[in-house]
Amino acid sequence: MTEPLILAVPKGRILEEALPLLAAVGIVPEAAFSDKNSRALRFATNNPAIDLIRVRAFDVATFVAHGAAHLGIVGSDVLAEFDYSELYAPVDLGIGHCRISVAEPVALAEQDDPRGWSHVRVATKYPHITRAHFEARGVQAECVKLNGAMELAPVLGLAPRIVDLVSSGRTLQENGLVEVEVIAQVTSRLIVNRAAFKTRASEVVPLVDGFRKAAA
Ligand SMILES: Nc1ncnc2c1ncn2[C@@H]1O[C@H](COP(=O)(O)OP(=O)(O)OP(=O)(O)O)[C@@H](O)[C@H]1O
Ligand SMILES: O=P(O)(O)OC[C@H]1O[C@H](OP(=O)(O)OP(=O)(O)O)[C@H](O)[C@@H]1O
Repeated sequence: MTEPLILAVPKGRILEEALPLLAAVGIVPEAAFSDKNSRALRFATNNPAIDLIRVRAFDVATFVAHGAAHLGIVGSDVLAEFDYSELYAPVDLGIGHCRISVAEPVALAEQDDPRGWSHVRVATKYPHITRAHFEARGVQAECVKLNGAMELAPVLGLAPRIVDLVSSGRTLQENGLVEVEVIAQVTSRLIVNRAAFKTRASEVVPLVDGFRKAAA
């Protein structure tokens, strides 16, 4: 029997929005998937031809790019940060809406002129996106890599500016920061390993079509 297709889903906030989409394409994970006490990471579904794995958002792209998972659901922020050529992202799922932005303390923003920047020091989980954004207009970005709580960096003197995801703007506001530039809008995408798209086309293509219809 052919091995099941493996679909990688992120653990965090995208998961809640992704579950109804999975149900709409006919994928319902086994009960252990929603059991907070379960330590399992791979799950069967109602479809014996599809298994789910639950991993960190950034790792979804890595599993799928290397062919360890065949498909995945991931934010376009993660795709832009890695720029994996082995990934095909055929469907915008219309979930996980946010944006990736440059922010700085209110007091700095009041007397700051972004046109005058030649070098910036930035705390971020996204060094590649950050450097590319600033390089495009001739500004050199020195990045301090963090994995969360970027908003603490300016007040504690780690870096005067941050590049992070913004949705409601509440996290920035509660930490005395303001958004000064939007780098890109973000939504979650269905991703497919390019080799799997060819070698398992008879299973993958109908699934991609199902997600396209469910997201429309
Ligand atoms: N505030 C937000 N609103 C909407 N979508 C968001 C928001 N923050 C993050 N996302 C989306 O969810 C994805 C995962 O977010 P995030 O990295 O914050 O989750 P996490 O659970 O903290 O991840 P991890 O613990 O693996 O680092 C992001 O890549 C992005 O696409
Ligand atoms: O504009 P807002 O609606 O406040 O959302 C923005 C926050 O959401 C994300 O963090 P998340 O809540 O996923 O926490 P973490 O990445 O720090 O775990 C992001 O890193 C911001 O901190």
